[in-house]
Amino acid sequence: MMDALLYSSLLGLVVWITVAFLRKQRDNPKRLPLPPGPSKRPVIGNLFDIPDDAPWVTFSSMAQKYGDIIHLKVLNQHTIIISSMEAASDLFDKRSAIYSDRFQSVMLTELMDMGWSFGLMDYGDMWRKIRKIFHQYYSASTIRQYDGLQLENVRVFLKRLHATPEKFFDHSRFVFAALLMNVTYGMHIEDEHNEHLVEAEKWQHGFNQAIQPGRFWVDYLPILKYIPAWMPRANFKRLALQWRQNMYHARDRPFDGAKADLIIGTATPSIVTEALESIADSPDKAEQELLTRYSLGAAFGAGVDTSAPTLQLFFYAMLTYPEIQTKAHAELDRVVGPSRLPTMDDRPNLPYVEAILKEVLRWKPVTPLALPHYTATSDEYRGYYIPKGSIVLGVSEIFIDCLSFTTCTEHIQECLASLRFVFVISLEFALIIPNREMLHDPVEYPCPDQFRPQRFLNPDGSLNPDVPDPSVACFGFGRRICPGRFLSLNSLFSAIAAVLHTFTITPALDQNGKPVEVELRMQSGMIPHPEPFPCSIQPRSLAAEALVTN
Ligand code: HEM
Repeated sequence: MMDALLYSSLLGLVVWITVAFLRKQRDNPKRLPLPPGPSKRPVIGNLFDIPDDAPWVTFSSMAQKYGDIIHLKVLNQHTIIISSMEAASDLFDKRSAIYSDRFQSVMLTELMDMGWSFGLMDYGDMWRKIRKIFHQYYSASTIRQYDGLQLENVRVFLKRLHATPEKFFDHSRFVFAALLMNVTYGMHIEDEHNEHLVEAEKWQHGFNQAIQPGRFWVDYLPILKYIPAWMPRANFKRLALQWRQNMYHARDRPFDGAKADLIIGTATPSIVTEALESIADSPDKAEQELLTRYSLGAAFGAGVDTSAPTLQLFFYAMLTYPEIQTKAHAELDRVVGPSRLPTMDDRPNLPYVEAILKEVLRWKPVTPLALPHYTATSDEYRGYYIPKGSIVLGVSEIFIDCLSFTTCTEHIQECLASLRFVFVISLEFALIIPNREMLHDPVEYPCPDQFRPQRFLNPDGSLNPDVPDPSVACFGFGRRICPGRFLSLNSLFSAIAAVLHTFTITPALDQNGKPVEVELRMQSGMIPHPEPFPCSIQPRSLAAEALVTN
Protein backbone atom coordinates (compact mmCIF):
# COMPACT_ATOMS: atom_id res chain seq x y z
CA MET A 1 0.00 0.00 0.00
CA MET A 2 2.81 2.37 1.03
CA ASP A 3 4.80 1.38 -2.05
CA ALA A 4 1.87 2.09 -4.37
CA LEU A 5 1.43 5.51 -2.76
CA LEU A 6 5.15 6.25 -3.09
CA TYR A 7 5.26 5.16 -6.72
CA SER A 8 2.20 7.12 -7.73
CA SER A 9 3.58 10.22 -5.95
CA LEU A 10 6.90 9.83 -7.75
CA LEU A 11 5.12 9.32 -11.06
CA GLY A 12 3.03 12.44 -10.42
CA LEU A 13 6.19 14.41 -9.68
CA VAL A 14 7.90 13.19 -12.86
CA VAL A 15 4.81 14.08 -14.98
CA TRP A 16 4.63 17.51 -13.35
CA ILE A 17 8.32 18.24 -13.99
CA THR A 18 8.06 16.98 -17.60
CA VAL A 19 4.99 19.13 -18.33
CA ALA A 20 6.66 22.16 -16.77
CA PHE A 21 9.82 21.53 -18.79
CA LEU A 22 7.92 21.06 -22.08
CA ARG A 23 5.86 24.18 -21.46
CA LYS A 24 9.01 26.16 -20.80
CA GLN A 25 10.56 24.74 -23.99
CA ARG A 26 7.50 25.75 -25.97
CA ASP A 27 7.30 29.28 -24.53
CA ASN A 28 11.03 29.90 -24.66
CA PRO A 29 12.41 27.60 -27.40
CA LYS A 30 15.64 29.59 -27.74
CA ARG A 31 16.20 29.32 -23.98
CA LEU A 32 16.69 33.05 -23.71
CA PRO A 33 17.62 34.50 -20.34
CA LEU A 34 15.18 36.55 -18.30
CA PRO A 35 15.99 40.25 -17.95
CA PRO A 36 18.44 41.07 -15.14
CA GLY A 37 17.26 41.81 -11.63
CA PRO A 38 18.02 41.35 -7.95
CA SER A 39 18.86 37.80 -6.93
CA LYS A 40 15.92 35.64 -5.97
CA ARG A 41 15.58 33.75 -2.70
CA PRO A 42 14.41 30.14 -2.90
CA VAL A 43 10.61 29.85 -3.34
CA ILE A 44 9.73 33.41 -2.30
CA GLY A 45 11.95 35.07 -4.91
CA ASN A 46 11.93 38.86 -4.53
CA LEU A 47 9.02 39.01 -2.11
CA PHE A 48 10.93 41.11 0.40
CA ASP A 49 12.48 43.34 -2.25
CA ILE A 50 9.17 45.06 -3.05
CA PRO A 51 8.07 47.35 -0.23
CA ASP A 52 4.41 48.15 0.44
CA ASP A 53 5.21 51.83 0.66
CA ALA A 54 6.18 53.79 -2.43
CA PRO A 55 7.39 50.76 -4.42
CA TRP A 56 8.35 52.99 -7.34
CA VAL A 57 11.19 54.45 -5.25
CA THR A 58 12.68 50.97 -4.94
CA PHE A 59 12.02 50.20 -8.62
CA SER A 60 13.79 53.39 -9.53
CA SER A 61 16.93 52.53 -7.58
CA MET A 62 16.86 48.99 -8.93
CA ALA A 63 16.81 50.48 -12.43
CA GLN A 64 19.98 52.41 -11.66
CA LYS A 65 21.68 49.14 -10.80
CA TYR A 66 20.23 46.72 -13.38
CA GLY A 67 19.21 48.90 -16.32
CA ASP A 68 15.95 49.85 -17.99
CA ILE A 69 14.36 46.42 -18.04
CA ILE A 70 14.32 44.43 -14.83
CA HIS A 71 12.90 41.09 -13.89
CA LEU A 72 11.44 40.30 -10.48
CA LYS A 73 9.76 37.14 -9.37
CA VAL A 74 7.60 36.69 -6.31
CA LEU A 75 6.71 33.04 -5.79
CA ASN A 76 5.47 32.15 -9.26
CA GLN A 77 4.62 35.64 -10.50
CA HIS A 78 6.95 37.36 -12.96
CA THR A 79 7.11 41.16 -12.89
CA ILE A 80 8.90 43.26 -15.49
CA ILE A 81 9.85 46.82 -14.62
CA ILE A 82 10.33 49.09 -17.60
CA SER A 83 12.23 52.29 -17.07
CA SER A 84 13.15 53.77 -20.42
CA MET A 85 11.10 55.40 -23.12
CA GLU A 86 12.73 53.23 -25.74
CA ALA A 87 11.76 49.96 -24.07
CA ALA A 88 8.33 51.24 -23.12
CA SER A 89 7.65 52.42 -26.65
CA ASP A 90 8.85 49.14 -28.16
CA LEU A 91 6.65 47.08 -25.89
CA PHE A 92 3.53 49.10 -25.10
CA ASP A 93 3.24 50.87 -28.42
CA LYS A 94 4.60 48.59 -31.10
CA ARG A 95 3.46 45.39 -29.41
CA SER A 96 0.30 46.66 -27.77
CA ALA A 97 -1.64 43.49 -28.59
CA ILE A 98 0.67 41.64 -26.20
CA TYR A 99 0.99 44.33 -23.54
CA SER A 100 -2.59 45.67 -23.09
CA ASP A 101 -4.03 43.12 -20.71
CA ARG A 102 -4.48 43.79 -17.03
CA PHE A 103 -3.05 41.82 -14.18
CA GLN A 104 -5.88 39.58 -12.97
CA SER A 105 -5.42 40.01 -9.25
CA VAL A 106 -7.05 37.19 -7.30
CA MET A 107 -7.73 39.60 -4.49
CA LEU A 108 -9.51 42.09 -6.75
CA THR A 109 -11.23 40.03 -9.37
CA GLU A 110 -12.11 36.92 -7.37
CA LEU A 111 -12.18 37.70 -3.66
CA MET A 112 -13.55 41.22 -4.08
CA ASP A 113 -15.59 40.14 -7.14
CA MET A 114 -14.45 43.08 -9.26
CA GLY A 115 -14.01 41.17 -12.52
CA TRP A 116 -16.90 43.22 -13.96
CA SER A 117 -14.87 46.45 -13.89
CA PHE A 118 -13.56 47.20 -17.38
CA GLY A 119 -10.58 49.04 -15.88
CA LEU A 120 -9.41 45.66 -14.59
CA MET A 121 -10.49 43.49 -17.51
CA ASP A 122 -8.23 41.97 -20.12
CA TYR A 123 -8.40 43.59 -23.51
CA GLY A 124 -11.15 41.79 -25.45
CA ASP A 125 -14.79 41.81 -26.56
CA MET A 126 -16.34 42.33 -23.13
CA TRP A 127 -13.94 45.19 -22.40
CA ARG A 128 -14.80 46.78 -25.75
CA LYS A 129 -18.56 46.59 -25.18
CA ILE A 130 -18.45 48.07 -21.68
CA ARG A 131 -15.96 50.76 -22.56
CA LYS A 132 -18.14 51.78 -25.54
CA ILE A 133 -21.07 52.45 -23.20
CA PHE A 134 -18.84 54.49 -20.92
CA HIS A 135 -17.53 56.51 -23.81
CA GLN A 136 -21.08 57.30 -24.94
CA TYR A 137 -21.72 59.26 -21.73
CA TYR A 138 -18.33 60.69 -20.80
CA SER A 139 -16.93 61.62 -24.21
CA ALA A 140 -15.68 65.10 -25.12
CA SER A 141 -18.87 65.86 -27.04
CA THR A 142 -21.20 64.66 -24.24
CA ILE A 143 -19.72 66.14 -21.11
CA ARG A 144 -20.59 69.75 -21.89
CA GLN A 145 -24.20 68.91 -21.01
CA TYR A 146 -23.05 68.44 -17.40
CA ASP A 147 -21.66 71.99 -17.16
CA GLY A 148 -24.70 73.16 -15.16
CA LEU A 149 -24.42 70.35 -12.61
CA GLN A 150 -20.70 70.92 -12.43
CA LEU A 151 -21.17 74.59 -11.55
CA GLU A 152 -23.80 73.69 -8.95
CA ASN A 153 -21.37 71.30 -7.28
CA VAL A 154 -18.57 73.85 -7.45
CA ARG A 155 -20.83 76.40 -5.73
CA VAL A 156 -21.35 73.94 -2.88
CA PHE A 157 -17.58 73.37 -2.81
CA LEU A 158 -16.97 77.12 -2.41
CA LYS A 159 -19.52 77.36 0.40
CA ARG A 160 -17.88 74.49 2.21
CA LEU A 161 -14.44 76.06 1.76
CA HIS A 162 -15.80 79.29 3.20
CA ALA A 163 -17.46 77.60 6.17
CA THR A 164 -14.62 75.24 7.13
CA PRO A 165 -11.49 76.18 5.15
CA GLU A 166 -9.32 73.96 7.35
CA LYS A 167 -11.14 70.95 5.85
CA PHE A 168 -10.20 71.81 2.27
CA PHE A 169 -8.75 68.32 1.78
CA ASP A 170 -12.13 66.72 2.51
CA HIS A 171 -13.97 69.30 0.43
CA SER A 172 -11.65 68.65 -2.52
CA ARG A 173 -12.67 65.03 -2.42
CA PHE A 174 -16.32 65.66 -1.77
CA VAL A 175 -16.77 67.92 -4.79
CA PHE A 176 -15.78 65.17 -7.24
CA ALA A 177 -17.59 62.43 -5.35
CA ALA A 178 -20.80 64.47 -5.31
CA LEU A 179 -20.41 65.47 -8.95
CA LEU A 180 -19.93 61.89 -10.16
CA MET A 181 -22.90 60.63 -8.11
CA ASN A 182 -24.95 63.54 -9.39
CA VAL A 183 -24.08 63.18 -13.07
CA THR A 184 -24.12 59.39 -13.13
CA TYR A 185 -27.05 58.51 -10.87
CA GLY A 186 -28.91 61.83 -10.45
CA MET A 187 -28.19 61.75 -6.70
CA HIS A 188 -27.83 64.91 -4.65
CA ILE A 189 -25.30 64.18 -1.94
CA GLU A 190 -25.67 66.52 1.03
CA ASP A 191 -22.57 65.61 2.98
CA GLU A 192 -19.87 63.00 3.63
CA HIS A 193 -22.22 60.97 5.81
CA ASN A 194 -24.40 59.97 2.88
CA GLU A 195 -24.60 56.18 3.12
CA HIS A 196 -23.83 55.60 -0.57
CA LEU A 197 -20.81 57.81 -0.35
CA VAL A 198 -19.58 56.13 2.82
CA GLU A 199 -19.84 52.72 1.15
CA ALA A 200 -18.15 53.95 -2.02
CA GLU A 201 -15.28 55.44 -0.01
CA LYS A 202 -14.76 52.19 1.89
CA TRP A 203 -14.72 50.25 -1.35
CA GLN A 204 -12.28 52.75 -2.80
CA HIS A 205 -10.02 52.32 0.20
CA GLY A 206 -10.01 48.55 -0.28
CA PHE A 207 -9.43 48.87 -3.99
CA ASN A 208 -6.39 51.06 -3.41
CA GLN A 209 -4.88 48.45 -1.15
CA ALA A 210 -5.59 45.53 -3.44
CA ILE A 211 -4.42 47.16 -6.68
CA GLN A 212 -0.90 47.55 -5.34
CA PRO A 213 1.18 44.64 -6.71
CA GLY A 214 2.61 42.55 -3.92
CA ARG A 215 0.21 43.89 -1.29
CA PHE A 216 -1.57 40.55 -0.76
CA TRP A 217 0.13 37.17 -0.84
CA VAL A 218 -2.91 35.56 -2.40
CA ASP A 219 -2.03 37.27 -5.70
CA TYR A 220 1.19 35.29 -5.81
CA LEU A 221 -0.13 32.10 -4.25
CA PRO A 222 -3.74 31.79 -5.50
CA ILE A 223 -4.28 28.60 -3.52
CA LEU A 224 -4.53 30.80 -0.42
CA LYS A 225 -7.96 31.92 -1.63
CA TYR A 226 -9.36 28.64 -0.31
CA ILE A 227 -8.38 29.43 3.28
CA PRO A 228 -11.59 29.97 5.26
CA ALA A 229 -12.13 33.56 6.37
CA TRP A 230 -12.40 32.57 10.03
CA MET A 231 -8.86 31.17 10.18
CA PRO A 232 -6.17 33.11 12.01
CA ARG A 233 -4.03 35.17 9.57
CA ALA A 234 -6.79 35.05 6.96
CA ASN A 235 -7.33 38.75 7.42
CA PHE A 236 -7.14 39.28 3.66
CA LYS A 237 -10.25 37.10 3.25
CA ARG A 238 -12.18 39.06 5.84
CA LEU A 239 -11.10 42.33 4.28
CA ALA A 240 -12.06 41.12 0.80
CA LEU A 241 -15.51 40.11 2.03
CA GLN A 242 -16.04 43.50 3.63
CA TRP A 243 -14.82 45.44 0.58
CA ARG A 244 -16.91 43.26 -1.70
CA GLN A 245 -20.04 44.21 0.28
CA ASN A 246 -19.05 47.89 0.12
CA MET A 247 -18.60 47.50 -3.65
CA TYR A 248 -22.02 45.86 -4.19
CA HIS A 249 -23.65 48.64 -2.24
CA ALA A 250 -21.83 51.46 -4.04
CA ARG A 251 -22.25 49.97 -7.51
CA ASP A 252 -25.82 48.70 -7.27
CA ARG A 253 -27.91 50.78 -4.89
CA PRO A 254 -27.57 54.14 -6.67
CA PHE A 255 -28.19 52.35 -9.99
CA ASP A 256 -31.24 50.48 -8.70
CA GLY A 257 -32.55 53.65 -7.02
CA ALA A 258 -32.38 55.60 -10.29
CA LYS A 259 -33.98 52.69 -12.14
CA ALA A 260 -36.86 52.45 -9.63
CA ASP A 261 -37.44 56.21 -9.81
CA LEU A 262 -37.50 56.02 -13.58
CA ILE A 263 -40.22 53.37 -13.46
CA ILE A 264 -42.47 55.47 -11.22
CA GLY A 265 -41.65 58.65 -13.10
CA THR A 266 -39.82 60.54 -10.35
CA ALA A 267 -36.23 60.10 -11.53
CA THR A 268 -33.82 63.01 -11.73
CA PRO A 269 -32.36 62.92 -15.26
CA SER A 270 -28.93 61.31 -15.20
CA ILE A 271 -26.66 59.08 -17.21
CA VAL A 272 -28.39 56.00 -15.78
CA THR A 273 -31.86 57.19 -16.75
CA GLU A 274 -30.69 58.20 -20.21
CA ALA A 275 -28.95 54.87 -20.71
CA LEU A 276 -31.94 52.85 -19.45
CA GLU A 277 -34.31 54.77 -21.70
CA SER A 278 -32.06 54.19 -24.68
CA ILE A 279 -32.17 50.40 -24.22
CA ALA A 280 -35.86 50.17 -23.20
CA ASP A 281 -36.85 48.57 -26.53
CA SER A 282 -33.66 46.63 -27.07
CA PRO A 283 -34.14 42.88 -27.69
CA ASP A 284 -31.24 42.13 -25.33
CA LYS A 285 -32.32 44.67 -22.73
CA ALA A 286 -31.30 42.58 -19.72
CA GLU A 287 -27.76 42.11 -20.99
CA GLN A 288 -27.47 45.77 -22.00
CA GLU A 289 -28.63 46.84 -18.57
CA LEU A 290 -26.05 44.67 -16.88
CA LEU A 291 -23.28 46.05 -19.08
CA THR A 292 -24.47 49.59 -18.34
CA ARG A 293 -24.42 48.89 -14.60
CA TYR A 294 -20.87 47.60 -14.92
CA SER A 295 -19.75 50.42 -17.13
CA LEU A 296 -21.05 53.25 -14.94
CA GLY A 297 -19.95 51.44 -11.79
CA ALA A 298 -16.34 52.14 -12.76
CA ALA A 299 -16.71 55.93 -12.77
CA PHE A 300 -16.68 56.68 -9.04
CA GLY A 301 -13.60 54.70 -8.09
CA ALA A 302 -11.56 55.76 -11.10
CA GLY A 303 -12.68 59.38 -11.00
CA VAL A 304 -12.61 60.53 -7.38
CA ASP A 305 -9.31 59.10 -6.30
CA THR A 306 -7.47 60.73 -9.18
CA SER A 307 -9.23 64.10 -9.45
CA ALA A 308 -9.25 64.82 -5.68
CA PRO A 309 -5.46 64.56 -5.13
CA THR A 310 -4.95 66.68 -8.24
CA LEU A 311 -7.07 69.45 -6.72
CA GLN A 312 -5.32 69.09 -3.36
CA LEU A 313 -1.99 69.50 -5.15
CA PHE A 314 -3.34 72.67 -6.76
CA PHE A 315 -3.76 74.16 -3.26
CA TYR A 316 -0.19 73.23 -2.47
CA ALA A 317 1.06 74.86 -5.67
CA MET A 318 -0.81 78.08 -4.90
CA LEU A 319 0.56 78.09 -1.39
CA THR A 320 4.10 77.66 -2.63
CA TYR A 321 3.92 80.07 -5.58
CA PRO A 322 1.92 83.14 -4.44
CA GLU A 323 2.95 85.22 -7.46
CA ILE A 324 1.17 82.76 -9.74
CA GLN A 325 -2.01 83.17 -7.76
CA THR A 326 -1.79 86.95 -8.13
CA LYS A 327 -1.51 86.65 -11.91
CA ALA A 328 -4.49 84.30 -12.04
CA HIS A 329 -6.53 86.74 -9.91
CA ALA A 330 -5.73 89.50 -12.39
CA GLU A 331 -6.85 87.40 -15.36
CA LEU A 332 -10.10 86.39 -13.67
CA ASP A 333 -10.86 89.97 -12.62
CA ARG A 334 -10.33 91.15 -16.18
CA VAL A 335 -12.29 88.39 -17.94
CA VAL A 336 -15.01 87.43 -15.46
CA GLY A 337 -15.37 90.50 -13.20
CA PRO A 338 -16.58 90.67 -9.60
CA SER A 339 -20.28 89.91 -10.00
CA ARG A 340 -20.33 86.28 -11.13
CA LEU A 341 -18.43 83.01 -11.02
CA PRO A 342 -16.41 81.79 -14.01
CA THR A 343 -18.23 79.36 -16.28
CA MET A 344 -17.04 76.92 -18.91
CA ASP A 345 -17.83 79.53 -21.57
CA ASP A 346 -15.06 81.66 -20.08
CA ARG A 347 -12.52 78.88 -20.45
CA PRO A 348 -11.09 79.92 -23.82
CA ASN A 349 -10.52 83.41 -22.41
CA LEU A 350 -8.67 82.19 -19.31
CA PRO A 351 -5.37 80.85 -20.69
CA TYR A 352 -3.46 81.51 -17.49
CA VAL A 353 -5.90 79.46 -15.40
CA GLU A 354 -5.77 76.78 -18.10
CA ALA A 355 -1.98 76.82 -17.87
CA ILE A 356 -2.21 76.37 -14.08
CA LEU A 357 -4.34 73.24 -14.57
CA LYS A 358 -1.88 71.84 -17.11
CA GLU A 359 1.01 72.54 -14.77
CA VAL A 360 -0.69 70.85 -11.79
CA LEU A 361 -1.15 67.73 -13.92
CA ARG A 362 2.43 67.86 -15.18
CA TRP A 363 4.15 68.86 -11.95
CA LYS A 364 3.07 65.95 -9.80
CA PRO A 365 1.16 63.33 -11.76
CA VAL A 366 -1.10 61.35 -9.47
CA THR A 367 -0.78 58.06 -11.35
CA PRO A 368 2.97 57.38 -11.27
CA LEU A 369 2.61 53.69 -12.10
CA ALA A 370 -0.66 54.02 -14.04
CA LEU A 371 -2.41 50.65 -13.76
CA PRO A 372 -0.34 47.48 -14.04
CA HIS A 373 -0.35 45.87 -17.49
CA TYR A 374 -0.05 42.19 -18.15
CA THR A 375 1.44 40.19 -21.02
CA ALA A 376 -1.11 38.15 -23.01
CA THR A 377 1.59 35.87 -24.52
CA SER A 378 5.29 35.32 -23.98
CA ASP A 379 7.63 37.57 -25.93
CA GLU A 380 11.27 38.11 -26.82
CA TYR A 381 12.83 41.52 -26.34
CA ARG A 382 16.48 42.53 -26.73
CA GLY A 383 17.45 38.90 -26.42
CA TYR A 384 15.50 38.48 -23.19
CA TYR A 385 12.57 36.19 -22.54
CA ILE A 386 9.42 37.95 -21.28
CA PRO A 387 7.14 35.25 -19.90
CA LYS A 388 3.44 35.14 -20.63
CA GLY A 389 1.44 36.50 -17.72
CA SER A 390 4.12 38.92 -16.48
CA ILE A 391 3.03 42.07 -14.72
CA VAL A 392 4.65 44.95 -16.59
CA LEU A 393 5.16 48.24 -14.78
CA GLY A 394 6.72 51.56 -15.69
CA VAL A 395 8.58 53.44 -12.99
CA SER A 396 7.82 57.11 -12.67
CA GLU A 397 9.54 58.09 -9.49
CA ILE A 398 11.64 60.70 -11.21
CA PHE A 399 9.07 63.37 -10.53
CA ILE A 400 9.54 62.82 -6.82
CA ASP A 401 13.32 62.71 -7.17
CA CYS A 402 13.19 65.97 -9.07
CA LEU A 403 11.47 67.74 -6.21
CA SER A 404 14.53 67.42 -4.06
CA PHE A 405 16.66 69.48 -6.44
CA THR A 406 16.70 73.09 -5.56
CA THR A 407 18.19 74.88 -8.50
CA CYS A 408 17.34 74.65 -12.10
CA THR A 409 20.89 73.88 -13.23
CA GLU A 410 21.44 71.17 -10.68
CA HIS A 411 18.14 69.69 -11.54
CA ILE A 412 18.82 69.57 -15.25
CA GLN A 413 22.21 67.98 -14.69
CA GLU A 414 20.73 65.33 -12.48
CA CYS A 415 17.80 64.69 -14.77
CA LEU A 416 20.03 64.44 -17.79
CA ALA A 417 22.33 62.09 -15.93
CA SER A 418 19.40 59.81 -15.23
CA LEU A 419 17.41 60.50 -18.34
CA ARG A 420 16.12 57.01 -18.60
CA PHE A 421 14.10 57.57 -15.44
CA VAL A 422 12.67 60.76 -16.84
CA PHE A 423 11.15 58.68 -19.55
CA VAL A 424 8.98 56.62 -17.34
CA ILE A 425 6.46 58.87 -15.69
CA SER A 426 4.02 56.20 -16.71
CA LEU A 427 4.52 53.17 -18.84
CA GLU A 428 1.47 54.24 -20.87
CA PHE A 429 3.32 57.25 -22.08
CA ALA A 430 5.24 54.92 -24.22
CA LEU A 431 2.20 53.88 -26.16
CA ILE A 432 2.04 57.06 -28.14
CA ILE A 433 4.29 59.94 -27.36
CA PRO A 434 7.97 60.32 -28.23
CA ASN A 435 10.68 61.13 -25.71
CA ARG A 436 10.42 64.85 -26.00
CA GLU A 437 6.91 64.85 -24.60
CA MET A 438 7.58 63.39 -21.21
CA LEU A 439 6.18 65.29 -18.26
CA HIS A 440 9.52 65.92 -16.65
CA ASP A 441 11.69 66.01 -19.70
CA PRO A 442 13.96 68.97 -18.95
CA VAL A 443 14.23 69.74 -22.65
CA GLU A 444 10.50 70.18 -23.19
CA TYR A 445 9.82 71.48 -19.70
CA PRO A 446 12.89 73.40 -18.48
CA CYS A 447 13.28 73.23 -14.71
CA PRO A 448 10.60 70.57 -14.53
CA ASP A 449 10.54 70.47 -10.75
CA GLN A 450 9.36 74.06 -10.64
CA PHE A 451 5.71 75.01 -10.92
CA ARG A 452 5.68 77.32 -13.93
CA PRO A 453 2.35 77.70 -15.75
CA GLN A 454 3.93 80.25 -18.06
CA ARG A 455 5.80 77.44 -19.80
CA PHE A 456 2.53 76.76 -21.64
CA LEU A 457 2.04 80.35 -22.77
CA ASN A 458 3.24 82.56 -25.59
CA PRO A 459 4.75 85.95 -24.67
CA ASP A 460 1.34 87.54 -25.43
CA GLY A 461 -0.30 85.31 -22.79
CA SER A 462 -2.11 82.97 -25.20
CA LEU A 463 -1.64 79.20 -24.93
CA ASN A 464 1.34 77.92 -26.86
CA PRO A 465 0.21 74.79 -28.74
CA ASP A 466 3.83 73.77 -29.33
CA VAL A 467 4.38 72.86 -25.69
CA PRO A 468 3.31 69.23 -25.20
CA ASP A 469 0.04 69.04 -23.33
CA PRO A 470 0.55 67.02 -20.13
CA SER A 471 -3.16 66.39 -19.83
CA VAL A 472 -2.73 63.93 -22.68
CA ALA A 473 0.19 62.11 -21.11
CA CYS A 474 -1.02 61.77 -17.55
CA PHE A 475 -4.20 59.97 -18.57
CA GLY A 476 -2.35 57.09 -20.21
CA PHE A 477 -2.41 56.23 -23.90
CA GLY A 478 -3.50 53.82 -26.56
CA ARG A 479 -6.19 51.28 -25.96
CA ARG A 480 -6.35 51.90 -22.24
CA ILE A 481 -6.32 55.70 -22.19
CA CYS A 482 -8.47 57.14 -19.41
CA PRO A 483 -12.02 57.47 -20.75
CA GLY A 484 -13.01 59.90 -17.97
CA ARG A 485 -10.39 62.49 -18.89
CA PHE A 486 -12.79 64.95 -20.52
CA LEU A 487 -15.06 65.18 -17.50
CA SER A 488 -12.05 65.26 -15.25
CA LEU A 489 -10.39 68.15 -17.09
CA ASN A 490 -13.62 70.15 -17.22
CA SER A 491 -14.47 69.69 -13.57
CA LEU A 492 -10.90 70.39 -12.45
CA PHE A 493 -10.88 73.57 -14.50
CA SER A 494 -14.24 74.64 -13.10
CA ALA A 495 -13.14 74.08 -9.49
CA ILE A 496 -9.72 75.71 -9.91
CA ALA A 497 -11.10 78.78 -11.69
CA ALA A 498 -13.83 79.25 -9.06
CA VAL A 499 -11.41 78.92 -6.13
CA LEU A 500 -8.95 81.38 -7.68
CA HIS A 501 -11.78 83.81 -8.44
CA THR A 502 -13.08 83.91 -4.90
CA PHE A 503 -10.30 82.99 -2.47
CA THR A 504 -6.71 83.73 -1.60
CA ILE A 505 -4.61 80.79 -0.50
CA THR A 506 -1.78 81.67 1.89
CA PRO A 507 0.30 79.86 4.51
CA ALA A 508 -1.46 79.11 7.78
CA LEU A 509 -0.12 80.99 10.80
CA ASP A 510 1.22 79.32 13.95
CA GLN A 511 0.46 80.48 17.54
CA ASN A 512 3.09 83.21 17.20
CA GLY A 513 1.55 84.52 14.01
CA LYS A 514 4.38 83.12 11.88
CA PRO A 515 3.65 81.42 8.53
CA VAL A 516 3.78 77.63 8.82
CA GLU A 517 6.23 76.13 6.37
CA VAL A 518 4.78 73.16 4.52
CA GLU A 519 6.81 70.23 3.30
CA LEU A 520 4.75 68.14 0.92
CA ARG A 521 4.58 64.45 1.70
CA MET A 522 2.95 61.92 -0.60
CA GLN A 523 1.17 58.88 0.76
CA SER A 524 1.98 55.54 -0.74
CA GLY A 525 -0.24 53.62 -3.14
CA MET A 526 -0.79 53.16 -6.86
CA ILE A 527 -2.36 56.62 -6.78
CA PRO A 528 -0.23 58.47 -4.24
CA HIS A 529 -2.15 61.18 -2.41
CA PRO A 530 -0.64 64.24 -0.79
CA GLU A 531 -0.73 64.11 2.97
CA PRO A 532 -2.92 66.83 4.49
CA PHE A 533 -1.12 70.13 5.03
CA PRO A 534 -2.31 73.37 6.62
CA CYS A 535 -3.10 76.52 4.67
CA SER A 536 -5.29 79.58 5.02
CA ILE A 537 -8.14 80.07 2.54
CA GLN A 538 -9.80 83.48 2.79
CA PRO A 539 -12.28 85.29 0.52
CA ARG A 540 -10.43 87.71 -1.73
CA SER A 541 -12.87 90.55 -1.09
CA LEU A 542 -16.34 91.29 0.21
CA ALA A 543 -17.68 90.93 -3.33
CA ALA A 544 -16.01 87.52 -3.62
CA GLU A 545 -17.44 86.49 -0.26
CA ALA A 546 -20.91 87.53 -1.42
CA LEU A 547 -20.47 85.40 -4.56
CA VAL A 548 -19.65 82.40 -2.40
CA THR A 549 -22.33 82.79 0.23
CA ASN A 550 -25.26 83.96 -1.91
C1 HEM B 1 -6.91 63.77 -12.74
C2 HEM B 1 -7.81 62.82 -12.99
C3 HEM B 1 -7.51 61.48 -13.64
C4 HEM B 1 -6.30 60.89 -13.94
C5 HEM B 1 -4.89 61.44 -13.72
C6 HEM B 1 -6.59 59.60 -14.55
C7 HEM B 1 -5.62 58.73 -15.02
C8 HEM B 1 -5.89 57.48 -15.53
C9 HEM B 1 -4.87 56.54 -15.96
C10 HEM B 1 -3.35 56.79 -15.99
C11 HEM B 1 -5.51 55.41 -16.37
C12 HEM B 1 -4.83 54.11 -16.85
C13 HEM B 1 -4.65 54.17 -18.34
C14 HEM B 1 -3.90 52.96 -18.84
O1 HEM B 1 -3.90 51.90 -18.22
O2 HEM B 1 -3.27 53.10 -19.91
C15 HEM B 1 -6.93 55.63 -16.19
C16 HEM B 1 -7.90 54.69 -16.50
C17 HEM B 1 -9.26 54.90 -16.28
N1 HEM B 1 -9.87 56.07 -15.86
FE1 HEM B 1 -8.95 57.79 -15.34
N2 HEM B 1 -7.95 59.42 -14.59
C18 HEM B 1 -8.55 60.54 -14.05
C19 HEM B 1 -9.91 60.78 -13.91
C20 HEM B 1 -10.91 59.91 -14.27
C21 HEM B 1 -12.33 60.16 -14.17
C22 HEM B 1 -12.97 61.48 -13.67
C23 HEM B 1 -12.98 59.03 -14.58
C24 HEM B 1 -14.47 58.75 -14.67
C25 HEM B 1 -15.37 59.66 -14.97
C26 HEM B 1 -11.96 58.05 -14.96
C27 HEM B 1 -12.20 56.78 -15.43
C28 HEM B 1 -11.23 55.86 -15.80
C29 HEM B 1 -11.51 54.48 -16.20
C30 HEM B 1 -12.89 53.84 -16.25
C31 HEM B 1 -10.28 53.88 -16.51
C32 HEM B 1 -10.02 52.44 -16.98
C33 HEM B 1 -9.89 52.43 -18.51
C34 HEM B 1 -9.54 51.05 -19.10
O3 HEM B 1 -8.84 50.28 -18.48
O4 HEM B 1 -9.98 50.79 -20.23
N3 HEM B 1 -10.73 58.62 -14.77
N4 HEM B 1 -7.14 56.89 -15.69
